[in-house]
Amino acid sequence: MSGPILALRGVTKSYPQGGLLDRLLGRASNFVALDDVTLQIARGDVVGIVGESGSGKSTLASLAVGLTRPTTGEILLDGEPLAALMRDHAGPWRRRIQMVFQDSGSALNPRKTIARCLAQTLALRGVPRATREDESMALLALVGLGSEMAPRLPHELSGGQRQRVGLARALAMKPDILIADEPVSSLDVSLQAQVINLLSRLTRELGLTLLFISHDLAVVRTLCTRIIVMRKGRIVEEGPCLDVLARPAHPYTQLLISSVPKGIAGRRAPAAAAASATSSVG
Ligand SMILES: Nc1ncnc2c1ncn2[C@@H]1O[C@H](COP(=O)(O)OP(=O)(O)OP(=O)(O)O)[C@@H](O)[C@H]1O
Repeated sequence: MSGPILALRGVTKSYPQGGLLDRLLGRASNFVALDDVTLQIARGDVVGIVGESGSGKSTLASLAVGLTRPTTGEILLDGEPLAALMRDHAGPWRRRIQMVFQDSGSALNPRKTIARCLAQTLALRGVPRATREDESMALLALVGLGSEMAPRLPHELSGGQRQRVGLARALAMKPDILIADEPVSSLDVSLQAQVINLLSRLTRELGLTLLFISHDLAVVRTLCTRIIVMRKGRIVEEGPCLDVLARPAHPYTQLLISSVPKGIAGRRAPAAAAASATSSVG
């Protein structure tokens, strides 16, 4: 298919503010978290979404993944309205867009082994029981973890290993689009490096479309081909990542870049630099 894999058309998300009393007294108002956003993501794009805290990055992600619905506007997955696709709760759209969070590892069931957790996800995708174990091992290998992790419980893994299991679980659904919301911000620099390198490798090898939400412009510069800059629920600038970071047109992008210590032009993410020295993956 040649059109955008994901498109937002005039998407606004507002949340009611104030309590019942405010509403009864007609004083309630709406807070606009995402304001008339139009956006197209091409298949295979690796898009960094940046912006200050509260600018609407996670709201955009949760709309795209179907966790929340837009107040107005339309989201299209391969040209089909997500709202229509979502009527089929178990439909393939669920599989096609997966999300990893800041601490996806903490979402793992503490009482289930890694093998069991992956097997359950594979079952959701309809993988026959007989091949689930092999596929679980292949997924662990894909994210740079050995089969010795399989019988362990989540608390028996490091934070970085858990985050990679979270990623393996998302990949178990064979998604077309992966949305990563601050996936490395809870990890130390060398673990960040491993997960960033892993994401970089996976997008290349699996042809994944990646939306990568981050506060770290250096990491975005290292990983992403496109960048979207958000402020107060709006996209203020977008374009090829290196171009935008080298020649930001919008004053807000200029401000974001100038607020990074020593500037980021020409600098690789510390994570990527550390990875060259330490990485076992990527
Ligand atoms: N369920 C909700 N109800 C009310 N307001 C919300 C809700 N979810 C988000 N918001 C508000 O919408 C705005 C955008 O939030 P969002 O989480 O998308 O920002 P963000 O750019 O991801 O921020 P951060 O970088 O801090 O994660 C914020 O002001 C937030 O308080």
